[in-house]
Amino acid sequence: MIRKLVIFGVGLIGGSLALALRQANACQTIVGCSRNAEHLQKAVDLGVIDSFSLDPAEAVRDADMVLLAVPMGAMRHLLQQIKPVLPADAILTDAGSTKGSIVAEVAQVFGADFSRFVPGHPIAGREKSGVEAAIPDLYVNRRVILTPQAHTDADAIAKVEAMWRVTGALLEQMPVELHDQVLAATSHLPHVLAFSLVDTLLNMPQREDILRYAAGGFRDFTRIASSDPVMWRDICLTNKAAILAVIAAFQQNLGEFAELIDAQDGEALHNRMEKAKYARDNYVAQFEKQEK
Ligand SMILES: NC(=O)C1=CN([C@@H]2O[C@H](COP(=O)(O)OP(=O)(O)OC[C@H]3O[C@@H](n4cnc5c(N)ncnc54)[C@H](O)[C@@H]3O)[C@@H](O)[C@H]2O)C=CC1
Ligand SMILES: O=C(O)C(=O)Cc1ccc(O)cc1
Repeated sequence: MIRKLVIFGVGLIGGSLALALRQANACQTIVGCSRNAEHLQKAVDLGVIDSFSLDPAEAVRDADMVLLAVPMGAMRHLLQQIKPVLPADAILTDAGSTKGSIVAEVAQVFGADFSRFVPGHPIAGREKSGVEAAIPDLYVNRRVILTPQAHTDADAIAKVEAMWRVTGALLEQMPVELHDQVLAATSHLPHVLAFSLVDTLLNMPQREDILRYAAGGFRDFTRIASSDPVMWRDICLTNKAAILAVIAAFQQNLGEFAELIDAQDGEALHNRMEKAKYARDNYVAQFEKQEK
């Protein structure tokens, strides 16, 4: 049982965790903290948090668990505000989409041997943001990856794992670098591509006709281009090397598709598409098995 959980950034991710914990009675008090009193009051009205404070020092007093669920670019400033007031026995964790930058920022602000920080990332979400989008079952059967370091306190890891387990999530651990490479490929690249595709079409002279006659495939492919631009800007900026590496691989592959089309090489095109379809069908079948 968590005594007092403080959530910095009560949006989709922080709000959904709060709802799941409240539903399971796994937390005595949940306090929200950010800069926007209106959003926080809404979170209270929706029954997501018990109370809120705009003052980080007041919020974290007596806390035993503190979760950072703000855009990646806002993490450092928050860490600096929390540092002087975090109770010595409290656990600090986060839900950010990239792990290398927050791990480096915690080391800079709290010291390289700070053992009470457990980096985390729920691989669950949607293109909608804000507390209104929060739902209690967002994490059911979804992976939560923790990327602890050698010096991370085992007891702190166990408590963060227990917190996420209450939500129905499946816990895994992974090295920071591997996390950022894997997520660059499976999550960050697709989002960049969706934003880039819509941006490309917007710059075409026939854009109105293009959008008017777009079919379901366009809608499926670009759903994630409706995601929050602040969040995705920050993910791109904080996972630069890994994202650039997968963009380069993708550019190479797209160039090969262009060459095959130019050369009218139907057989090679078909082979590549068949291989990709097989892999994608298998992925979806696995995913659907997990859902059951
Ligand atoms: N949306 C998604 O599908 C997923 C997001 N994440 C990560 O979780 C974190 C939160 O994302 P969401 O909940 O989707 O965002 P959100 O926009 O729904 O919520 C973010 C919250 O942070 C607050 N906030 C923004 N800037 C702030 C600042 N400078 N200081 C204090 N509070 C601030 C906002 O008021 C809002 O309550 C991000 O780091 C994101 O990368 C992780 C997994 C999935
Ligand atoms: O909207 C979707 O399908 C997503 O892919 C959500 C998502 C966004 C960011 C993450 O770090 C993890 C999951």
